[in-house]
Amino acid sequence: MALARSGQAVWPGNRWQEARALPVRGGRLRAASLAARYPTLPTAATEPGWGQCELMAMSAETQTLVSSREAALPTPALPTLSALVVRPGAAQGTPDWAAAIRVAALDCAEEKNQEVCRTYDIHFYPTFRYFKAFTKEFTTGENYRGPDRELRTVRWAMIDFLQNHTEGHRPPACPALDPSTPKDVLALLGRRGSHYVAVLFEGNSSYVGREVILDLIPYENIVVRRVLDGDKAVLEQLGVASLPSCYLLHPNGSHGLVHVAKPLRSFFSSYLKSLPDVRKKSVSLPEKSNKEENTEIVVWREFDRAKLYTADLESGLHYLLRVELAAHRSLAGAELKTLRDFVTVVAKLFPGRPPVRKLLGTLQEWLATLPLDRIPYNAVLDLVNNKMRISGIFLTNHVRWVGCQGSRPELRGYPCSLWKLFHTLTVQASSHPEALAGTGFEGDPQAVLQAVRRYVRTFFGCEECGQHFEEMAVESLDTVKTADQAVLWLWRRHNAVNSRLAGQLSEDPKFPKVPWPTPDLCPACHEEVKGLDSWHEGQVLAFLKQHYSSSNLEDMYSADLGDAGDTGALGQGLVGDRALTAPERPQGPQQAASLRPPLGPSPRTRLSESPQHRLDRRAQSPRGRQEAEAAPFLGLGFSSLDMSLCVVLYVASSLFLMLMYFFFRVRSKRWKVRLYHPAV
Ligand SMILES: Cc1cc2nc3c(=O)[nH]c(=O)nc-3n(C[C@H](O)[C@H](O)[C@H](O)COP(=O)(O)OP(=O)(O)OC[C@H]3O[C@@H](n4cnc5c(N)ncnc54)[C@H](O)[C@@H]3O)c2cc1C
Repeated sequence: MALARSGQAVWPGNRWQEARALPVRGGRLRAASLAARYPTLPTAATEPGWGQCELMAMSAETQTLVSSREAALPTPALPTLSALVVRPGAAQGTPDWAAAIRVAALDCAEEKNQEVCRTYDIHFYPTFRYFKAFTKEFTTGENYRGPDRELRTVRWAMIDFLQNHTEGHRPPACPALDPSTPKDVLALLGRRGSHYVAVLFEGNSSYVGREVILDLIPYENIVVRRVLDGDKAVLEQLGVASLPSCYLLHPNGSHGLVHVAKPLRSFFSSYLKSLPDVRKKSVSLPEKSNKEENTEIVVWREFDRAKLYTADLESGLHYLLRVELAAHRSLAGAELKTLRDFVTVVAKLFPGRPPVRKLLGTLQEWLATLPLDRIPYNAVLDLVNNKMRISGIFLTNHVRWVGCQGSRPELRGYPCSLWKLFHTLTVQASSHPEALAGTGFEGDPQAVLQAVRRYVRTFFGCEECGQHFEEMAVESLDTVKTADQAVLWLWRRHNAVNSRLAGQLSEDPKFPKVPWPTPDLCPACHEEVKGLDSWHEGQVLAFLKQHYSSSNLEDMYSADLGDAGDTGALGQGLVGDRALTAPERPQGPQQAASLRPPLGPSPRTRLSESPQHRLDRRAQSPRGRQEAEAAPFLGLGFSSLDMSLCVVLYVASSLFLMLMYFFFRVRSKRWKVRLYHPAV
């Protein structure tokens, strides 16, 4: 079955295409929701255990980064997702392999898919998971761990997966992929039949035969077999001089070698598909309507490239805290320390609006004082969602890209905002070193970069990006000796990434990856030395310090702080804070220290024991969240869940009191009896 993402790149064609999210089958995902979304989906396909294997590609916004390499591959891509292609004019129709194995992509970057991604334990993107046909129990699938993520390698892994599928439970539509013997082929020579038989002769390690077999699944009047090159005498007898070669037995008994321009899968497949009487079967494969797809209306927001937009930074933080971290059910050990250090750096240096800084400060203080060595992610989410209703805390709960908006939904966005956040942090650390006082990072010029490095390596959904960044850090991070050098180090590395990615598909044509800042943004940064363009690093540093400073922050388009619906938790203090919205000042330690720890009772009690927490956990599910948040009681911010809990506690305590009352009454009566009748 299939999964794909809104505006997300998925396979078919030899470029990535956009597709929409489909829910996963089985387990927690209900057939009903599938059927509702895709009315053309046959019922069988919406039930768990249907007769096809599945490949699920979990992706995120960052997947487009990988897509560029995939797209550059000359080989035809997997044909299995064309039913989900939403780009106008893109190829549609029944995918050739879909009867045996279907491919789907799920965008874990989409908030609506988070629950699924968490259920399937997806941490990095892209993740490939295989699901066997007829699987009835819920399973998180088999992880694909190939040598690389090249499209061809993944396709071959799919073939291995199909071939190794337990006999008996193999997808019925999947033809035999094991090789036939030369004897079987010789026996067919000269025989009349009702259909063509194509025989692919190939080497042991070749996948061409199996690919052609799968390509021809939906075609009738032809059967494709493969034979390995073991028997030289047979090859000679049939005139097979090179491998791979295709030998064709016609229905009328004639036979001979097929001549194609290149011995490639696509050439063999298209030759066989175009034979007279070879037609596509009229199979009713689960097709999906594309009509509803890609209805996303992208509203372009005009912006000034010389400005830094609060909306980008806040959207990035929202995504980081509520989407990226959500891939980790719980945090412990090195992961927890990485998060703690990263949040400390962000909380102390983030120059944005006060309610956001207060939220970060609260989170930082809570993480710092937490006596636990493992915390459930939901506890972090509770805090970010301000479940405790602390006044004046706010973080937008949706993304709104401005300086990071892409010309297509799958471009730019989160990775762009992350870069901007990182640059902002290095600049703030350089301009306001006092902000890190008391954190243990004071005086360390590499503090921000090391925190960023560990965050990227541990949590950034794009694993490959994390590896690249780590390589750069290993190579030269130890040369950073001052906070200014840290600013320049990140700038240089970012430009190195830009030049590596220039021209790839992940590049937004509207925002080409060129050395930055461009001459129009900073003329003084550029100079010519002996006719060659070079950087004036002193000017670059000054430019970066201005560009990523709080005074260059532009609040236009940022989420309305006055809109309580945004968090459902904006307290009264916020109104006061709103009046102070001047964008600036990194938060000093004393300011953060004045904040109350958010969780009242000890964190341990709250995290693991309290019934409220258990209710809150339930409230994490979208439905639960709606239930829990949609019904504030008496305007006091109590949800209906809170109220039910109160009623239960009230009844329980009344019963307890009544019991105690009767107990003491009976006892006092006995005492009285003893007192009045001492001889008894
Ligand atoms: C840490 C990290 C590592 C990454 N590694 C990879 C990778 O290995 N492979 C991959 O495909 N993608 C990688 N990405 C994503 C990629 O770098 C881009 O973020 C993504 O392609 C979106 O590009 P963009 O056009 O929005 O510009 P981005 O490169 O995201 O830049 C965002 C903004 O930062 C500013 N900017 C640009 N260059 C500089 C600079 N040198 N110094 C300061 N500011 C600058 C500009 O205003 C620009 O619009 C990585 C992202 C991050 C955060």
